[in-house]
Amino acid sequence: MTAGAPAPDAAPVLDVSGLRVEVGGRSVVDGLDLVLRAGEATALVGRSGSGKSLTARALTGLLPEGAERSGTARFTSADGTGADLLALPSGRMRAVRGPGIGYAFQEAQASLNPTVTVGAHLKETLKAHGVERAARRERGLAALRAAGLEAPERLWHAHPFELSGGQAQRVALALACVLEPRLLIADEVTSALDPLTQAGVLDMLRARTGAGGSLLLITHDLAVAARWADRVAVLDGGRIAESGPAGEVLRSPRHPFTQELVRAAAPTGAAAAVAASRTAGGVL
Ligand SMILES: Nc1ncnc2c1ncn2[C@@H]1O[C@H](COP(=O)(O)OP(=O)(O)OP(=O)(O)O)[C@@H](O)[C@H]1O
Repeated sequence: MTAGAPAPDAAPVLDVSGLRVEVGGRSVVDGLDLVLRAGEATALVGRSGSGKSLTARALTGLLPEGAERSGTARFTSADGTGADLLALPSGRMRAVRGPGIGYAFQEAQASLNPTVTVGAHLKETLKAHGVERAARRERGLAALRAAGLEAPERLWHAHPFELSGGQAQRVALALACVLEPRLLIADEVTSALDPLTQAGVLDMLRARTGAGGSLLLITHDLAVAARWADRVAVLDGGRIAESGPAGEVLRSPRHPFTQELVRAAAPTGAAAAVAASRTAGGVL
């Protein structure tokens, strides 16, 4: 599946302006601007430690202790009401997380409570957001299935420590998606999956944008960005170095840092030979 061209006039779901994050007095995000639109998937790429996860955490009110944030992040709900996420009190932010913004963490295992079963995680999330008891199990199982877990009934009573890394990633993703959020932030959610499962999960995430959802895909993998994102934003030193339609940014990067990233991701050896032998390939 190839990402289609983004609609130029799609409504912004999240408009981030001048986001700054400091941890222990050190600036890690330094004036980041980013617009995420309805019906679009945006890939946030950048080298390790460039501030991708802390950006996601700052936007969802989940920064580590001692971290400070500033700027604005205007979020527009499905009913058209808007709020600056960075100014919301924690109780109102909790209500936005789930149905407004789903966040699948990079550290899937650590984001799950080791003493709570997979089913109880899902039921608790649905309960906290007012879903009636009778519907919880079916919705939870459907979310696990959509996240690429076959026979989810078998995993329903499992504890997180009984899951493989890839299963834990998909459970965390199911939890983030179960309330069908308007914006899903998926932080390296397919890094532990085999290529076939990865493609299935990314197709599922991408399909959510067809229903008007917005997707922020945090990834190191430019091939993933090229295939599944409409737009790419490149983070360098806590700032967006370059952003635009995925095909354009990855085919003809303008910023030296993006050029370096694209060069580093170019296939080598056998992979390059296979890529060269194909008549129609990805953008890389
Ligand atoms: N809990 C924390 N306490 C102190 N510093 C932190 C903490 N979490 C992240 N940092 C620092 O903030 C910077 C940005 O980290 P972040 O996790 O956002 O990077 P990233 O781009 O997501 O990296 P990766 O691609 O490796 O996941 C790094 O220098 C990191 O060391």
